Order: sequence, then C-alpha cells, then structure tokens
Amino acid sequence: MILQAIDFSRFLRGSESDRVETADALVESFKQHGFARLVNYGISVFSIEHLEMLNRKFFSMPEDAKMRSFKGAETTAGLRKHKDVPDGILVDEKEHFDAGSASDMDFPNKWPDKDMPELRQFLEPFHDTCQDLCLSLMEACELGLRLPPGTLTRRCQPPASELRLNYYPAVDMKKLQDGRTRRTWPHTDFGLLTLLWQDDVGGLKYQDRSKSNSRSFMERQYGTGHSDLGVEQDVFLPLTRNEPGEMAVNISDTFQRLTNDVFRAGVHTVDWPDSSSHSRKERTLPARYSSVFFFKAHRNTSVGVLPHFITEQTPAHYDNITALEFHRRMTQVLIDPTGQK
Ligand SMILES: O=C(O)CCC(=O)C(=O)O
Ligand SMILES: [Fe+2]
Repeated sequence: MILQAIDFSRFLRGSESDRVETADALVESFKQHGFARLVNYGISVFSIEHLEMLNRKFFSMPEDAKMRSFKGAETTAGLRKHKDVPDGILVDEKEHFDAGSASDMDFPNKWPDKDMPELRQFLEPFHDTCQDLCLSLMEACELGLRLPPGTLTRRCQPPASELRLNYYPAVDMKKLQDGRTRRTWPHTDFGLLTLLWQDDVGGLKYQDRSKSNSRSFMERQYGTGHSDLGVEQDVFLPLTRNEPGEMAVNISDTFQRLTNDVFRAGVHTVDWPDSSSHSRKERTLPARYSSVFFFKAHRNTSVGVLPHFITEQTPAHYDNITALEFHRRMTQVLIDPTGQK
C-alpha cells in the first residue's frame, strides 16, 4: 500500500474545515501505519536540498576532520560510527552526526567549526524551524485526536530534540547478506515524532501492519531481547521519496506511551532498495544519505499515559516516568539486550 501524501499547507494556512480534514487524515495515517508522507509543510525544497548537500560534505571530509566532532561520553551530540557500538550481535553499517538545540546547555553540541563552519550556520536555525514544524504537527494531532489544545504541545518545551545526519557508505552486498549487518536494523525511534528526508537511493522500509506479526514490535524487541527479534516474520514496504522536498514522519515510542497504544511507533529499517536498478545481484550498494529530526518531549515531562487514554477497559499500559528516565531506559536496553523495558 502506498502512503498518500498529505498537503500540510491546508492545516497551516487553510480554513477551519481544511484544518480539521488535514488533522484527521494525519491521525488516520499515524494510526494505520505509524507513518505519514507530507508535502507543502512550510520548509522550502531549496532548504532540503541544501541540507542534503551539507550532509554529503560533512561525511566527505577527511577522517581526522570528521573525528574532531566525535561524540564524547559526556554528550549525545557529535559524530558516531556504528561499527564502534559494542552490541556484538547486530551491526548497523552507518555513521551519523547529531546536533541538539543551540539553547540546550545540558548536552552541548560538537560542531566542526574549524573545518566546516557552514554546518553550524545552517543547522542551528534549521533545528528551530523543525521544532516549530513539529509543534504544528502536535497541534494537528491534538485536533485529530480531539484533545484539548495544549495537551501535547506544552510537553515539548523547552526543546530537547535532535537533528541527525545519517551516512551509509557504499557497501558490498555480501556484507549485507552475512545475517548480522544491515544499513539500519528494524527499530522504532525514542521520541514523539521523527521527521525524515532522504536522497534517491532508496532502501527505507516501514512495517506493513496488515501482514506482520500482531505482537507489538517493542514488546518483541525489548521485552525478550534480540534472540526473539523475529524481524523476518515482519513484512516491510518501501518508503521512497516521490518528489524533492517530500518528508516522511513517523510516530515514535514516547507518543505510543502518551496515547496508550492508540498511536503505535512506526517500525522501520534500511536495507537494499527493491527497485530493479539496485537488484540484489549487484555487488555494491551506492552510498546513501538521510537527515532526521527526532522531536522529543522536554526531559522533565512525564511520559506516562495521558488521562484521556485511560478507561476502565483500557488501563494504562505504561508507567509514569519522565522523558529523560525513559530515554535512559531505552539506551540501556540497546547496550544490554537482556535489559527489561
Ligand atoms: O536513513 C533512513 O532513511 C532512516 C534513518 C533512521 O531510521 C534513523 O536515523 O533513526
Ligand atoms: Fe529511525
């Protein structure tokens, strides 16, 4: 099933009935697929192309220049090479660079100011633009879920979101067939929503819920550890970019908690594209770039179930903890696959 693109300008600038229709379409797409495709969401195609150009430039810098932005233990920001992750079971064949809000003093950014000052110049204001867009998406969700205005938006300030530039180096197909390595193994993201822009290489796939194992992915992944991952039982559908500037949005774990599973986090993976131009017979998959914005709740906000989603028939499925506690719990699970959610 192809996800219908939603024209978000009808929410941003439309009449009251346009706003309601768009909010309803967005909420329906999130409920059914955990994903939506958006066009005309208020960021120019030029900005998205510029973002992709900077992404390519950053990862094409010499190794020593890139390493000056390497993520230290004290921060979530900077460069990370997944091959270094001590997981030992499943390997993501990728590198990524993360940057939080300029106003976030708890986790300072590690910009490559000496080698590539334009990265910071563009990404600092772009971070604010993405944060504003996500607040509009939250308003649309409030409308579409019939929640009182402010229920969601007030949990998102001050910003704790992160921008990520992903780089998947060209890779030998044999490596992707060893059973341990993928560009990105199936996962859900931690925050509320994720915005995603990708190049034309393809390979991003989202779970087809009509054909996948009914047990929640989170339960399978984090409840019992990797050995019961069961990813091969899941069916994935390609999510390609149909026009420049188009954006994919997915529901992430925190939103699943707040809505007591009314929204379920969209499971996604990156592997070989299905298109005939990249058949599995080819020996090398070309490099791929994507940029994502992980929109997160404010760290001290409770991410327990909202009272609106608790009834006698459906008690709260999740405990009442802060966004920061939840984030720590999830990163702990990734480091220790036997850890409990
Ligand atoms: O590269 C992509 O298309 C997906 C990236 C992703 O899922 C992530 O960074 O969490
Ligand atoms: Fe993701």
